[in-house]
Amino acid sequence: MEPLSPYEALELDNDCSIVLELSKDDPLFEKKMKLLQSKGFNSKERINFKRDPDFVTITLKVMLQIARIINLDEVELYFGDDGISSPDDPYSHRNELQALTSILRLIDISAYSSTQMQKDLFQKLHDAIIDMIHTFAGNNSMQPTIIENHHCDKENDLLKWGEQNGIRARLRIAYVKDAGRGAIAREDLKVGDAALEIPASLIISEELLRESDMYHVLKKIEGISSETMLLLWSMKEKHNCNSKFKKYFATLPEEFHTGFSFGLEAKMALSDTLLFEEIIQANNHLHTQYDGLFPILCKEHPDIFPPELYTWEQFLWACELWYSNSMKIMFADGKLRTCLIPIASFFNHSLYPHIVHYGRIDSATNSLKFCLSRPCSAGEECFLSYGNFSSSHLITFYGFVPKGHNPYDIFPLEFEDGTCHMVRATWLSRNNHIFHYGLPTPLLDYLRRLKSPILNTKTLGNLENELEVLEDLLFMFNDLMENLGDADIDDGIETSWDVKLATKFKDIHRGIVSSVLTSCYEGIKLLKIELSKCMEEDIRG
Ligand SMILES: C[S@@+](CC[C@H](N)C(=O)[O-])C[C@H]1O[C@@H](n2cnc3c(N)ncnc32)[C@H](O)[C@@H]1O
Repeated sequence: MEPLSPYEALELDNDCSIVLELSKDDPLFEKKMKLLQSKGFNSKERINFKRDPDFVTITLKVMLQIARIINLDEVELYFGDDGISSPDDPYSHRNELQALTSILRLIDISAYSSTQMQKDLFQKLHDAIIDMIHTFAGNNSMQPTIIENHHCDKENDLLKWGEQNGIRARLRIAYVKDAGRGAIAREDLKVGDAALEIPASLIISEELLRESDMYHVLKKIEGISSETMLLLWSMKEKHNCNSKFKKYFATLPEEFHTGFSFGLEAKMALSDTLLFEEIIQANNHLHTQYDGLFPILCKEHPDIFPPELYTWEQFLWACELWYSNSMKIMFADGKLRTCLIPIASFFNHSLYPHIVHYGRIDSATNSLKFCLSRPCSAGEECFLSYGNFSSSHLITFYGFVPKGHNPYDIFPLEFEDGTCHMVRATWLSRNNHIFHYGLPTPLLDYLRRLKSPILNTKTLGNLENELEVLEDLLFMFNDLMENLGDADIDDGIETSWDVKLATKFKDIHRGIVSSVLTSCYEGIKLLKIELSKCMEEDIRG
């Protein structure tokens, strides 16, 4: 799941200003720097505030433009400005929320150490940002159906146990349509509110492993990771009726439905797709890992590793548990650990999440807080962002496809010279004009240079070159479409969960390819119109 954003720099002076700075440690520093410069900004910008309400709005706009770029991820950066039609347009839901909340944090930190006069101004800025978050979130939300008549006795037991042991939850657990259980807000939750707070002592991490009888055996195995050791620990702990986490284990499903459990029919449906490769490779990796550990461990230490608890099926179950439910948490000692977190593991993922910043133990309270980046009303499901994952990753490791258009569903394109580019659904772009066609500029520029290295591309004199570029893309994507085959017809026969997911995946990919083809056709039409205009002008002399 997603790590915390590493940026932020604050300097406050008497004139009341905030400094937004792109961190030099940002792995995308050069690219972001270039983009900032193209918009007239530097990597470090001081924003001064005056006591004028209009100035607040204007300045926040500028701050947002900078914060958006600072918070871009690799995919957003690649597709850059292609997806936006005006400087006020957001790059993506994730980016916008992260940019807004990062400004909010900066303002709140500044207010903390300011004079009373400055505090008033910062309060105005704070309120203005909250309004912007409300407006943005209101236009971008998706709520599932909550199934109220499905009993949640085990989940309620766990919640009660948690609250008795220091967990603070402003959530209840309920079944939701097509996603198992989910976390529902018990009350209206505002931006900054902690929907859930878990004491570090209730987090399942490698610390527990060290106290167990298997640690002294496992630590002698060369190259074994702490994640694998913990996974083996959980396989046994699940059956321990004296376990501190017994109520947590009781809420876990008997079987997980991730890509690792895909049957033959679903795999066959996926053949020729990248997801097929991903699933096969991931499965092979697990088999190799299992075969390296078992049955040796059971034979040498049957009391510690009872063979009936360490079958391949149980191992696969534990892998699916850890892949689909664990979170990476930064502890107060600065170590990042993969953990299972009771109750927090009921949060489902959304492309329009409420919680984006999490994963760091608050050293003041020694607890993990899940604070909201956008409001969640009582009765609504409260969503997390698991990370910027494609549908194929989410199917393989989590077993679902999120609702909405996933901006991380991309087709990687590798060319003969080793250059890599990517394409995603062109409906995510709002720039369908000539020379753009909804397609990514880095890819178009690369293809233009391949065709004609010396021509300056964006002039009408190059229309023929441009036409060839689109025809090449058309050829490439027609091929991809053929590989995906025709859409499966719903014949009314009950389909298994894995075949349904495989079908959904192929439908998503067909949709993306089809959007690229449509954009190419539309682009070719535009170019032909321009070409005929040019020819007419030539004839007229
Ligand atoms: C951390 S758990 C979340 C709680 C889970 N729904 C449960 O009942 O235990 C992750 C799993 O929840 C499901 N899930 C999460 N987000 C989902 C979504 N947006 N749509 C469908 N299923 C989702 C997937 O099965 C995933 O592997």
